[in-house]
Amino acid sequence: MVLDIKNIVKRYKDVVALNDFSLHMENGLYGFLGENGAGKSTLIKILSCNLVQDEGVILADGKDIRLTPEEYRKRIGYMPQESVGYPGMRVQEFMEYMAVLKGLSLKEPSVKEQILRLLRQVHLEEHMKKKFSQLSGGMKRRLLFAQAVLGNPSLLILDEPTAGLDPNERIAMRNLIAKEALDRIVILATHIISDVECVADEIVLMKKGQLVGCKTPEVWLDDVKPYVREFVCKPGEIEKIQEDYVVSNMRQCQEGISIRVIGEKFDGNIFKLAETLPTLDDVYLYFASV
Ligand SMILES: Nc1ncnc2c1ncn2[C@@H]1O[C@H](COP(=O)(O)OP(=O)(O)OP(=O)(O)O)[C@@H](O)[C@H]1O
Repeated sequence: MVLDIKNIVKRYKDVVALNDFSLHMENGLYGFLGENGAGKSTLIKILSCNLVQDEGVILADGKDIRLTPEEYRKRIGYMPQESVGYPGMRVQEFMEYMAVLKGLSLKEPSVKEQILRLLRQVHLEEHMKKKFSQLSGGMKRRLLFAQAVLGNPSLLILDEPTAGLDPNERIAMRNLIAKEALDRIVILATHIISDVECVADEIVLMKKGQLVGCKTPEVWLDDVKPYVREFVCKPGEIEKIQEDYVVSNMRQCQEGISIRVIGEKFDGNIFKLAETLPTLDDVYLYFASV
């Protein structure tokens, strides 16, 4: 799929959640990052047909999604941020129900096979008879991921897929996402930078309803290289450093405190500022601070 988001504006009364947001996407995994209120959820709700924009247009393979909503809906898979499901519904029933909602026929052996294959893939095969309310948080997230992938959508929208998962579950989810990212657009919105760092082809940075940029992780890292320094200071110097710079990390070391800072100007050089390799955390903090 080729998705063109063009000049989207969305207001909630006097709050402008999306302000002339445009983005062109082709097959690949896009990690969406942005601080609270940046507009990620609003964009995802619009892309998943749960909200309508006030201005602008979204074209899926050149067609306005508002003019052909049924056709578009059949091509998307959506995993919501909240682990919502029918408490009394069993795992297999839930998948069958979602298949029907997606217009798939349960009479087709290939649909039943797909459900089984997906449940196997997310390690829920042995829990097919369990009710939604009996699943752990991680199981619920995996089931919601499986229903999103059902029907082989061209656009897969994942809103905070790893929210609330322990590190093992998070890594498992990340691997599932990476596996399903071929030959489609995957939108992955999250606050967990390491999740996108591992799997995203492109990172989309949003701020105050606008696009800061859409670039590969390598290009983002290169962009902020001039603004990141790491050096060792004394405990008494920390307060002054915090006044002048955004501190991205601090840790004790033998010589004192190793501190990582982000800033525009390093001309005083009183602390023997040293260049260092940036991380995506630095990218995020730099663009949040300017
Ligand atoms: N239903 C609503 N009514 C009024 N304002 C809203 C509503 N939903 C979102 N907003 C506002 O719109 C802006 C964008 O919110 P949105 O939830 O899209 O951001 P976000 O990037 O997803 O944030 P978070 O990371 O906290 O989920 C914020 O200022 C938010 O307060």
